[in-house]
Amino acid sequence: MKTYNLNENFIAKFDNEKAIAAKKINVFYGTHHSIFNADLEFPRFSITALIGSSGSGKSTFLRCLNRMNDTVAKVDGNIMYRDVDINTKGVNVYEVRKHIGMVFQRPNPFAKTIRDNITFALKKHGIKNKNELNQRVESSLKEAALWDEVKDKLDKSALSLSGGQAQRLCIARTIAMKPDILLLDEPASALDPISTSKVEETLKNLKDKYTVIIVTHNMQQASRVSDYTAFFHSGHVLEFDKTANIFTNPKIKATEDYISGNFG
Ligand SMILES: Nc1ncnc2c1ncn2[C@@H]1O[C@H](COP(=O)(O)OP(=O)(O)OP(=O)(O)O)[C@@H](O)[C@H]1O
Repeated sequence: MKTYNLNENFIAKFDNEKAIAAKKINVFYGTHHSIFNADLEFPRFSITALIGSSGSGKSTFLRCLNRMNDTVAKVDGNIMYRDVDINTKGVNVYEVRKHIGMVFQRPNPFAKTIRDNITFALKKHGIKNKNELNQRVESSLKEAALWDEVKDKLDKSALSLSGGQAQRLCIARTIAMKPDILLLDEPASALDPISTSKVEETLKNLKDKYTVIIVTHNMQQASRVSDYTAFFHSGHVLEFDKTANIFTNPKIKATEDYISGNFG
């Protein structure tokens, strides 16, 4: 394994409005220090890809952004969202997750109808009006590019969907809550190429309304869908820049080696 200077980094700053900013994030799983002083700001209405080799800390970092590590790790540092540090004790994590939703690697629809997958959380949050619920079902399925495929079977089980459709349903379920930010942890890695390209197209359409942050192992996917890319190595954010710069003119040797497959 090559060794790199972990103190060297290149973090570009952009003028765009920020959706969320992580400041000096350190994460500890017990005594294992897994993220070191991560500083990243995510421009609004854009897609940022988190890339890096296995174990570099991408998922751990992503999960900090909506407090998903609370029960498994100690997270130090600030996560600034709308001028509030959401990484503090007094903050209601369920509220945080309404604004900052997450989609996981494996599609995990509930064993309920397609409609109920979307309305379940809405009802829990007090939305009871039928018209409002129907409208949210339709608009979120349209935004997730699934409406045409399921509009005639909304009351069928979600378990009858293909993997790609199920993943788009999980995206619809998340955006039905009207979040600001969507976090996706390798959302297409369990899907075939056609389903993957549908999920990628869906993500590109979503950035008009949402800020999207996606963990991916797939370099082509990062270059196809993202506007910005952050490169993680051994728990350090070594480089953050526009995706075009990362892929054509990386500033750090480790990034260059990783992008070109000349790593490890
Ligand atoms: N629940 C956990 N308990 C203890 N250590 C963990 C836990 N989750 C992750 N780690 C450790 O934290 C480090 C970062 O892991 P993480 O899963 O965030 O990396 P990653 O870049 O997302 O990897 P991959 O691409 O394989 O998913 C690794 O050393 C991993 O072993």
